[in-house]
Amino acid sequence: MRYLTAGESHGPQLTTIIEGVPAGLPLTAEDINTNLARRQKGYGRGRRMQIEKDQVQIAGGVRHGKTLGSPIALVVENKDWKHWTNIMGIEPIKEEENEIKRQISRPRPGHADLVGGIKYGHRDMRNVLERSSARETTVRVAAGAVAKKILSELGIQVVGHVLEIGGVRANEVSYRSLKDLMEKTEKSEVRCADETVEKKMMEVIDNAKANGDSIGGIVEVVVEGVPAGVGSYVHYDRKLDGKIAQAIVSINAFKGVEFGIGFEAARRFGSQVHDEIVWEKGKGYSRKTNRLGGFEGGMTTGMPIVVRGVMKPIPTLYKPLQSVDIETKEPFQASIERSDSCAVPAAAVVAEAVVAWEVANAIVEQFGVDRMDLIKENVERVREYARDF
Ligand SMILES: Cc1cc2nc3c(=O)[nH]c(=O)nc-3n(C[C@H](O)[C@H](O)[C@H](O)COP(=O)(O)O)c2cc1C
Ligand SMILES: C=C(O[C@@H]1CC(C(=O)O)=C[C@@H](OP(=O)(O)O)[C@H]1O)C(=O)O
Repeated sequence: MRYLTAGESHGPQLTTIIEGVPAGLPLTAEDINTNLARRQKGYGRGRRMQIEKDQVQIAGGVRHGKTLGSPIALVVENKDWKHWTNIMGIEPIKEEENEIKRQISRPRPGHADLVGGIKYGHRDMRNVLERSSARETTVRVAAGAVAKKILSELGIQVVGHVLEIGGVRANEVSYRSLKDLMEKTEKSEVRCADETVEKKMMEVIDNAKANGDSIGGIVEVVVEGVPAGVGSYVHYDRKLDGKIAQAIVSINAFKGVEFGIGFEAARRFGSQVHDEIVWEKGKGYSRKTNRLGGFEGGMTTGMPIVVRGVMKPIPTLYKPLQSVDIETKEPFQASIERSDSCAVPAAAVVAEAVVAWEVANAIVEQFGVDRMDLIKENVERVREYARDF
């Protein structure tokens, strides 16, 4: 499967076309909208989220609630567009009107403005920020919602949640099951399962905001029910952990990724890292621990996939950092209209979506048929085989 996205942050709409989704998958706008709404929530967001109410229009590939096997086209309208029709017009403009189009010549440190401007020759850096904006993650979540539907048909669940904000860390065993994790994070304003740290996380965000600053954190995605052997060790670009790592770091503002105990593995002996193998009649193989986060040799082990990503603080700050006006070459102190102070809770939903996409894609590729019912049969057969291997 593959998908492309198009659309600017303050343009008329965001679009994705998803190709290769098997036929016969139950899919409704509601399945996608619930995920879009989850992405919009979360403490620390700016005023833009009060303007938008993301709703998908399915514009192709689905009939009577089931996928057809043809490309799926999804569209999400930008409600803010009506305030930007002048600045974001599609038609060419007359030279004398140029001034009212509010050129951006002051790049923000940490955002894509300056480098994107140099790369594409955009002296009006609005041409960069419109597309580098994380508004685009809306349709990545829409594509991820389709992936999640495929996974749920196969008994595979995916949940993204917040582990840390600004140094305040959740207790990692604060949930009993994936269902419990999902319910707890849905109730939490910061999408964190540990109620004891929720208020502290909100305080950290409040403080950052009060100081005109921003704050980042760590999100975790857990996937349960994936059969052993998804992905492959035979070639670098078929390793599923590698694909997931790329997907996580592709999220705006994400700077690092780890699986299981991750970077902590550098400080432990092998006997305290590798997960011992056990076998039980009827259940098959499992591991006593899951420190490697569900991967060996680029393949799933059958244990839960546990992957984390670190999000840097939002670059647009009310407290200005030094930068240079590209027209005058003079230093300036930036002033801004609006921004998120913290988007880690929203990013947990984006991370969930991109991980779901990679896992679903690997499964569809591996159990490669065009029909959902046959994929289900194939996955079941492989699960059975693995149990008694
Ligand atoms: C959900 C979400 C919301 C974001 N909101 C903002 C924002 O309001 N202001 C901002 O400057 N950056 C925001 N960012 C981060 C920027 O999009 C990101 O830093 C920028 O695209 C540059 O990419 P890089 O940080 O990966 O280098 C957000 C990121 C995510 C995932
Ligand atoms: C619009 C979204 O996030 C935006 C991501 C973003 C950025 O620079 O990444 C900047 C802000 O845009 P604006 O300047 O219009 O407020 C965020 O609101 C969204 O998540 O849907």
